[in-house]
Amino acid sequence: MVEKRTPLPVINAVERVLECALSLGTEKIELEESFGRILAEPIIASSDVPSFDRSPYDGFAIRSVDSVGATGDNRIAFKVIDHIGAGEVSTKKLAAFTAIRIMTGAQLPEGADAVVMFEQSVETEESMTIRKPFKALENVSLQGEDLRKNEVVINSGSYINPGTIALLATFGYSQVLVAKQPFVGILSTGTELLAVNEELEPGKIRNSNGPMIVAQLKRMGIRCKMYGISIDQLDESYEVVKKAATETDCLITTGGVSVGDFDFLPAIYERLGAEVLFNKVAMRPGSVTTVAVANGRYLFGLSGNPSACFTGFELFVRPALLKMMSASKPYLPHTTARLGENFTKANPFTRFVRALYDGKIVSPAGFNKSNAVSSIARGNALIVLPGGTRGYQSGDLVDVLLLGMEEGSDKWKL
Ligand SMILES: Nc1nc2c(c(=O)[nH]1)N[C@H]1C(S)=C(S)[C@@H](COP(=O)(O)OP(=O)(O)OC[C@H]3O[C@@H](n4cnc5c(N)ncnc54)[C@H](O)[C@@H]3O)O[C@H]1N2
Ligand code: MOO
Ligand SMILES: [Mg+2]
Repeated sequence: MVEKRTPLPVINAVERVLECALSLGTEKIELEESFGRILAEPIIASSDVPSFDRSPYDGFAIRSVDSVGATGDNRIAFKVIDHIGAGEVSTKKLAAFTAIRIMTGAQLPEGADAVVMFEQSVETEESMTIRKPFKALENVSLQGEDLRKNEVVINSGSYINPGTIALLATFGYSQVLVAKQPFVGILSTGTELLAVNEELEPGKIRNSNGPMIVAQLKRMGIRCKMYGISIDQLDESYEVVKKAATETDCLITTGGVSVGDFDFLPAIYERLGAEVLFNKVAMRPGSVTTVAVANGRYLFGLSGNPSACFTGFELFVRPALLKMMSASKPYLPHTTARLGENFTKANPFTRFVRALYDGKIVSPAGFNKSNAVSSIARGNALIVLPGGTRGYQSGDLVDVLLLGMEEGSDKWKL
């Protein structure tokens, strides 16, 4: 008799997986290597930014009091007593009706509290004149206006984006404490599978899931080892899975998780003594997605069907790996959008439809069965359609999960 499996709602399944995330600890790396990693310490401002009052324009530093009463008919003249560029500090102090020629980024000279842009002045040989009064601090970039010393600027657990790199550099972090990354193994199971460079034979297909997952990991910046293809044979598959599971922090297998005569992953988990978190999720595709834990390590049994495999990775593997790195935003980023066409096929399970999102409208990306490869390539998002008895109409507001974005969300929010 075929085994009866109880489907778990997607949200519960995701949470169940994340609860089991083992932390991998931290490591110090060079700043240049840190893009895309997860910060394992807060960034604290070690100085004000900017750390001195400076000129935001090319022009003249003046004392604002000297500009009182300036008009087009009553231009006020300033004697130019020095000339500084960014990086230079004037040794002169401004006296009444003197100015210092100053370039963008240069520290404001002593006594100065306003900057006249070149465009606001008329120059003569030794002086310049202005036709309007300047307020105190007009055209001045103030010390600490961006960030204050000792402020927590970015929290631990944040994704290091190019802006984070700029901040780290600003505060002199030549090395950064980041979360260690999981080392992931990938094993494609299936007697029907051929390597990419092999010729098609009757009944066989090329292994597309393996390379796809390598790429899904790559876009998270995570390294992996390919364990190749394993035929559907219990003892043989068991040995490969066992070896791979001990060599990696997390093993992803594809195929062999359903109830077929040659679906051996359930038996392999049993032999390994792994705890199966679930083996059925109330979702389509990917309902047979199975997640187990052995010796604190994840065993992701993704479905062999390409769209189910892809979706299983994005919904379960991705957040789990991010959680292992204590990322504060492990979930896929999401939004809502109007459905671009009718989706009339009702399903009791939550549907994740590979889709194209253009910022406003989201439409299914073509052939959308669990075994589809084409719509994975054509899509950049997943439409989330809650299960039920009705279909969806063009114009309906739907939830959308965004794919391929660098930064995630702190909420599952569906
Ligand atoms: N009696 C039932 N049959 C099936 C059920 C069910 O509930 N009862 N579930 C169906 C669903 S839903 C799915 S999804 C599949 C899942 O099957 P498996 O995860 O066991 O995967 P396989 O049987 O090994 O393969 C399924 C399909 O995917 C192709 N495949 C496998 N690996 C790859 C790969 N690396 N690259 C490309 N394509 C791959 C494989 O050839 C099969 O066509 O089970 C349903 N059956
Ligand atoms: O698990 Mo299957 O992908 O629902 O089609
Ligand atoms: Mg199967």
